[in-house]
Amino acid sequence: MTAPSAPTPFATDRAPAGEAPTGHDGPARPLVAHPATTALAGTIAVPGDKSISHRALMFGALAVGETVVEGLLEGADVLATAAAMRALGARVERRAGRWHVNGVGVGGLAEPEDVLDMGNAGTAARLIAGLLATHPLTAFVTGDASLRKRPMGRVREPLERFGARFVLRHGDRLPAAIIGAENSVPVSYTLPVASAQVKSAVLLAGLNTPGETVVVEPKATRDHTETMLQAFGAEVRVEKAGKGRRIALTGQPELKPVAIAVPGDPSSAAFPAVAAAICRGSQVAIRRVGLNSLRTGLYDCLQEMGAHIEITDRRTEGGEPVGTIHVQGSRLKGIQVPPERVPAMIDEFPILAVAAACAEGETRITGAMELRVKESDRIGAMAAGLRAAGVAVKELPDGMIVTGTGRPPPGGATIATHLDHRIAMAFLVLGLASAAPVTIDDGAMIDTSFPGFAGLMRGLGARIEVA
Ligand SMILES: O=C(O)C1=C[C@@H](OP(=O)(O)O)[C@@H](O)[C@H](O)C1
Ligand SMILES: C=C(OP(=O)(O)O)C(=O)O
Repeated sequence: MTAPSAPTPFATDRAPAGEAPTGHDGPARPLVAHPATTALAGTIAVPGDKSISHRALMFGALAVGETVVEGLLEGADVLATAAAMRALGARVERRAGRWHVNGVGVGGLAEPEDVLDMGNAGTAARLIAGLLATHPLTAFVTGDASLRKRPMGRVREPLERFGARFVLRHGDRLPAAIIGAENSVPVSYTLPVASAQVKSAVLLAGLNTPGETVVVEPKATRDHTETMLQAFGAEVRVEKAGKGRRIALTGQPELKPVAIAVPGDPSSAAFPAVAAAICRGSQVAIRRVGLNSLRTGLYDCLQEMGAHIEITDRRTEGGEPVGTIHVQGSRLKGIQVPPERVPAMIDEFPILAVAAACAEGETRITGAMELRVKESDRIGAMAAGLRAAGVAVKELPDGMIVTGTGRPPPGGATIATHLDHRIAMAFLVLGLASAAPVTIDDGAMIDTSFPGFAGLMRGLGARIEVA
């Protein structure tokens, strides 16, 4: 079922190529995408933003009173956060399509009786580690086969400075035991990697710490933690610092509940957007997509590649810019992705590589080393999959060079997705624009971030079926 992938000289400690997925219950769910014989057309909405959904549940769980969330992403990653917040003492309920969170107040989280299983969700695991680090409790955290391979030392290191203790497996991997500090001390921390998860873990630990917690980020990353905490009533000051930012949080605020309308996820919208751009004659509109400039690097790249993209109905909802993205089938050309844009499109590289495979000329991605420690080694997984589908690709330590011919890639391969939802969706989109169908070994992980993906794409005219 799983296509053998070429060995990579930059291989990390991922499962060996060809190993069956083991990160979800039940058998693998192979899917196949057939070359589009008609243009994709229609107006759609994608599910709610994953980053904002995790935070809405976590901050609601720390507020005093009831937070109501509309448009929450009901994907497996966010449902794992909901379950964890319940296990920590908050009341989290879905009623009439809305999520109601009754919080316990900052400092009020209870010791969970059982292991917190964060499934496939790196964001949930790292942000919750921040919360646990400054509550006087002991908690055990684990995840699926993918999450158990991802580095947790990046949060252990700053969180121990607050006074927390961590026991992790070799290489700072989950499962972890986290013993929260009884009397935490504030921390000033400069991020060694551009990571909104690490920034957020430190700020969340700072919430239940007296005094001022400071995070300096050398490159600006998504700022949902800062803007949402401000909306919940915390004192968070953000200043420019060189090319990045300095964020200072005053600890032990009383968080007040808010009503949250979660915008559509620009990282999910990226898949139908690229599908429209690479399938000739297509006209697709995606409504109410979040357009925070720290998230929209992919759309800048697509425009530079020559994609016809227009944004209408721009407005601000709940502190976040949103709008309708219109994409037309376009002739694309290769580009050089500016490395400084990487944080603003960190999850979009798999689908950018697919756009590059359909473009004419060379697309060069550098400065994206972080892709090697996502749900899979996304550089290795994309390079192997594109090669299997007949696309010329050169793997770099921190990126790749994809060379397209401007004609449909050959396709006709079965792709190993390595428990990675974005690899799975990216290759299904490639199949729509290839000469022969593209099969993925397992589509089950798509539900982590984009439940209903295949159905939504079928509604636009795509042929994506059970293989
Ligand atoms: O903070 C967040 O919500 C996220 C931050 C990013 O991770 P890093 O912080 O590891 O870059 C991103 O890849 C992830 O999907 C969501
Ligand atoms: C990297 C991602 O998520 P996480 O780190 O939360 O698993 C992603 O959704 O692409």
